[in-house]
Amino acid sequence: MSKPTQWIVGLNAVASALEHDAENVREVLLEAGGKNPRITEIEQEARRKDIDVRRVNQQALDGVAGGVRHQGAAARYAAARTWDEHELPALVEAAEGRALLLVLDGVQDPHNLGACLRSAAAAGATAVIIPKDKAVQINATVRKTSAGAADILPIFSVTNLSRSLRELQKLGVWIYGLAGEADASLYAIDLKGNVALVLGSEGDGLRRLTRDNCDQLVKIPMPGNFESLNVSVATGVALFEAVRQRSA
Ligand SMILES: C[S@@+](CC[C@H](N)C(=O)[O-])C[C@H]1O[C@@H](n2cnc3c(N)ncnc32)[C@H](O)[C@@H]1O
Repeated sequence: MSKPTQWIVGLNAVASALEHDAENVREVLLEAGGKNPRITEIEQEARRKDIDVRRVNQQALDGVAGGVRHQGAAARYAAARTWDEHELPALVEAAEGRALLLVLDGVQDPHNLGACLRSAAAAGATAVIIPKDKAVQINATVRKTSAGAADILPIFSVTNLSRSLRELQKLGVWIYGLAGEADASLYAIDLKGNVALVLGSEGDGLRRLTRDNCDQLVKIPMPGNFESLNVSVATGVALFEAVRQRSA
């Protein structure tokens, strides 16, 4: 049976799908007369990989993009693999004591989630965990904002986040909750081993149960004494502190 397909849109998302997962790209639509040189590059790459590519008018692209800004490029993509919670332990074990997990406790804004996924992919994160309820899921806007990261990262949408955190602890993962009011600084902790970085939602931050299941709460010091960072910015800072420590 052939896999279900969906449209992914945007220059980065289409280029990334062609680069990382061309065998799941079924066809590419590009804007006729589009002047952006990246459109020509995408066209050449698709042809090189023997993928059906067509030049179409803007209305045709608007039609498949469903309101998401497409920048003159769309690809029909066989939906990325979905991950089952039971596969998480094997991924942690395969990381041999250096798993780096990003846990997002109820992010609402698809642009924020996409930006977090982009940072997670760039940081070489092992996996991303999000709750199934009361949180944005992977949709077209998330895919586009993630610049293709949503299609290459293992993403687990779990029914009970607190239970997942406890299971990670049993696997030897140290759970750090990011909270602006914490006493400990992110820069004072050891992020070299199996680590999960847990970030809260835009409005409410970390839920109480999630906090309770963290081994430690840490803050990103803000000399500007401002209320908080955007969740995707905090995600980037935290992930790349782990990357820095691991490459030192
Ligand atoms: C926009 S903030 C949420 C602010 C929310 N009003 C609160 O009380 O937490 C979203 C998430 O980003 C992370 N975050 C933002 N600024 C941070 C900081 N200075 N230190 C640690 N985490 C931070 C936290 O995980 C937070 O839950």
